[in-house]
Amino acid sequence: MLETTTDPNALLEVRNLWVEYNTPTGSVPAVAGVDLTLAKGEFLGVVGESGCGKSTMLFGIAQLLNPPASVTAGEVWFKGQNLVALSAKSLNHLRWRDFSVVMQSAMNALNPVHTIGHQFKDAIKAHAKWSETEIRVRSAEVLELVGIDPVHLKSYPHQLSGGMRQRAMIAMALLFTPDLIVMDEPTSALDVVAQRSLMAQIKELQKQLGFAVIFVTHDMSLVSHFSDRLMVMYAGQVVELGTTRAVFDAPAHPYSKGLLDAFPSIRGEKKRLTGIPGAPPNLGRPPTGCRFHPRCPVAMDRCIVDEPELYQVGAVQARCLLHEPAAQKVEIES
Ligand SMILES: Nc1ncnc2c1ncn2[C@@H]1O[C@H](COP(=O)(O)OP(=O)(O)OP(=O)(O)O)[C@@H](O)[C@H]1O
Repeated sequence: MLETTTDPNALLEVRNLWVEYNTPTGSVPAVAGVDLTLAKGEFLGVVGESGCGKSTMLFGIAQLLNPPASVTAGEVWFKGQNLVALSAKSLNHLRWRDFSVVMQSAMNALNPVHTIGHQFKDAIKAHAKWSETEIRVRSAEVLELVGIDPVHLKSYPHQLSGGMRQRAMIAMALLFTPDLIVMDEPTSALDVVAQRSLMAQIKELQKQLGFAVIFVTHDMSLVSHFSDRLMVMYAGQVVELGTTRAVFDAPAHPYSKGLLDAFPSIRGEKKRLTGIPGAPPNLGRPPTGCRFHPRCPVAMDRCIVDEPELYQVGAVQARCLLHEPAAQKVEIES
């Protein structure tokens, strides 16, 4: 029997996803067993330091990996189909129409020698048989949706500001009003003011059109106001997952706490920014036990040997032995 998704409200179900880079010195598992369920219309922020596997996970979900990276295990169920098992042709059919991807840099994603209108037209023609008028009308419509005057359909990417280029990329992702848009740091090349304004616009569009978003960033404060749920990644694994409010109010994983302490709060009381000493590990040879133990301020002896699972901690899930049910029971009893 064909296995399908288990949650009827889920738009996306990622099960035990592994993505590995095949290198001359061995395999580097950059995504190591990620599980995730995304509801229709939900906004999920994915945070973590550089090199934690956020982009690789996103590309693994969207099936956009290129060698030396490949999905080595797991399933990605999207609207009843396992994307990992689909042919390139079937995937092509889903891309843009059902889910689209907005990359980090529009300058790299957009073709510098074609106008914006030309690129919209190419994207539409690859997926639908629309008349020239339909293409023109829809292209103008999506550009207006992101606050750009449709006269810019005649502009080349270099004639737009950085913020406008990113908006144009988002407009392109909206051409077919997909159910899911995955975004890989779409605001990182912009200044702080442009970042906030683009972020607010993405949120507004999402409310208006109802698509779900997976939004990757290394900036905790950027997602704090916009995402419904937050996934914190460390060394290829999910270390905390919960509503953004719950994670911000009481981070259950020492790594999430460290990330939060590394960012200034605009409204909160003034405090010293402590950050996290050291750097994420080489994923080719991750630390034994808990992968965060060498940098963890509250590591215990057993963190060096015992691998934590994701434990339920109130409203969130955290991969930390402090929250292992058995350990808590011992603490309560002692
Ligand atoms: N071509 C490659 N060969 C081997 N390993 C790679 C390659 N590209 C990436 N990696 C490994 O994958 C890990 C995750 O990279 P990835 O870009 O997904 O992280 P990220 O969290 O998105 O970082 P950033 O915020 O900088 O984009 C890196 O730490 C690195 O070890």
